[in-house]
Amino acid sequence: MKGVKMYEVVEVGSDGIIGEVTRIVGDDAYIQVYESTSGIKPGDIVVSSGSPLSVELGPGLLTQIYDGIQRPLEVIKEKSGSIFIRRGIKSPALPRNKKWHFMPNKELKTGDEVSSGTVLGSVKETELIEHRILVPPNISGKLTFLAKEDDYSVEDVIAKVTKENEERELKLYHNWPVRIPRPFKEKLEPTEPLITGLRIIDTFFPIAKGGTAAIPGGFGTGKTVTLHGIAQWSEAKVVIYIGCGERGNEMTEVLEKFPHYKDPWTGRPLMERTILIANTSNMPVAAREASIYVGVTLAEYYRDQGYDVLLVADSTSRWAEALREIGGRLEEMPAEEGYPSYLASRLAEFYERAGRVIALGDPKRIGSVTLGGAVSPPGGDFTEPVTSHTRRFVRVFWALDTTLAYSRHYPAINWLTSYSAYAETVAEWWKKNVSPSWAEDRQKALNILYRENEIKEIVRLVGTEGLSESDKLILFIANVLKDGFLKQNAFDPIDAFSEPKRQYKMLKSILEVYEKLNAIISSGKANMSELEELIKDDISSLVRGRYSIPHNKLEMFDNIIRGIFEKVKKYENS
Ligand SMILES: Nc1ncnc2c1ncn2[C@@H]1O[C@H](COP(=O)(O)OP(=O)(O)OP(=O)(O)O)[C@@H](O)[C@H]1O
Repeated sequence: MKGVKMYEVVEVGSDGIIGEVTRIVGDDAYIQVYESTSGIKPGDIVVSSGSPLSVELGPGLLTQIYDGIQRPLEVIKEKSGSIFIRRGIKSPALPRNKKWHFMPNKELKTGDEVSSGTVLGSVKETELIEHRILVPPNISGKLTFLAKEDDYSVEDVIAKVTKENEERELKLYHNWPVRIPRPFKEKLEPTEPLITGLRIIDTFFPIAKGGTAAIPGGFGTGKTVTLHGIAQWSEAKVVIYIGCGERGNEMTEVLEKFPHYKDPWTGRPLMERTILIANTSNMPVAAREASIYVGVTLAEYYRDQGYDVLLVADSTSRWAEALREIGGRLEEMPAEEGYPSYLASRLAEFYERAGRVIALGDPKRIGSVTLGGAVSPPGGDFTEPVTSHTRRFVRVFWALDTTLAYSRHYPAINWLTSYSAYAETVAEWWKKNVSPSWAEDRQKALNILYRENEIKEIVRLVGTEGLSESDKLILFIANVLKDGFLKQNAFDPIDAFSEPKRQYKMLKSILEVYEKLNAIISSGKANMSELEELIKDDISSLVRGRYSIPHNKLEMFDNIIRGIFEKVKKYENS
């Protein structure tokens, strides 16, 4: 195939099966097709498209369910006339017959100079999202035409830009190659937390807008439930969920559940701010490999419009397996556990596309892409290549723990092995918006959990005999923290989501109990067993508070604490 370039998209055989050039040796091109290869034979014609794998970016993306190469599954199903996708089937990613009400940017007039990212106008894509129509990257010049307010399809020309006598017609959509990151003006420090509503995440191991996180865990430890929770409850404006190589029935669950979820911030259907990309384990591996890039390109596109976008991928291990399979077919030299030697650089390339940025063009917009990937290490072994390389490129690590999951402590995120490099950068936000002592209190609570672990080690070696009263207090409070704060039932209407103020109130209440009891036992006026007996009912109300105290009744936590203080007063005064 003379003249063909790497990653160019081609059509193979009479069915026009889509594929991608993955290797070129002299005149020979190696093609990886996105569909089943059966029936392809020597002599079949291969037609090059002249461009790399690209996605369509424009209104109509939200609410869609795509396969790994941005084919809308609903349309494909209709065209196939069955639940099985016919090979070679093609369909534009964005609906062509739908009209969008375009409002031109009032600040612009013909004759103005425009450049990449200039906002030409907007359309209401869904009730939740105002879709900003931008001058695509790499285009600039004089605006010679801007369409008036009216209804247009994505193929209608809504603007014309002239540069050096060359006129470019702009539509409501444009194409962008998925393997090339979209340009932006400036990268910003990720200082704002992306609130997820999960207490162990937001309070202890926060993720920042524009940050990167991995959630590794063995079989059935809660990766999917946690990612669903984050996708559903996080305050991101747009969510992209990639079901990458998961079992068909798991993906069916996603496809069934998501359309019923409500956006917690507005009560509107969650799909109005969501795009699903489904590529199950029985779909071709090449499309699975592509799905990650397709997803992150869609995310960057909404970031450029000035939105906070969250992309979750379940699971990056299956994506890495696709790389391994493709590498194997190309007879590349395998590295660790058969993965190709470029596994690490591919993972880095993916996670590098996260970030909070100032977008190109006027008016000024700040947007972010936050990336979260599940990792499924075989046997829960975190030293295997995908987990260990991922760890190098992400700044948050939510380590799921099989023992916690077995004891039904959910989310099973282990507080001893997880970490977040954003805890310090987001502290200012918590200080300003929630409490000046957030960072200090967070550390106090973590110290209690760390100390509990040390004490448990000692107990394992020498038993409970020699434990001091203050050690017993630590064990007691650590349990309250675990049962009343860290555990969070994803299926309980109250407990599933905690807003920042509620999280802090719960944490502070537990710490206040700790400090009060600590003062009493340090003075020697009571021992832990007396105190525990005295306040056991109040403590169980405090623990139950996570699902029994409504979101608008936070003062009930104060009432419980007042009750406890009242009971232990006698030890203070005596
Ligand atoms: N936060 C939670 N609250 C309540 N139950 C949970 C929670 N997280 C996980 N579970 C329970 O654990 C089960 C397994 O979770 P999940 O399917 O998310 O695991 P997984 O790690 O994605 O599994 P796999 O390895 O099969 O992909 C769920 O069906 C649910 O019963």
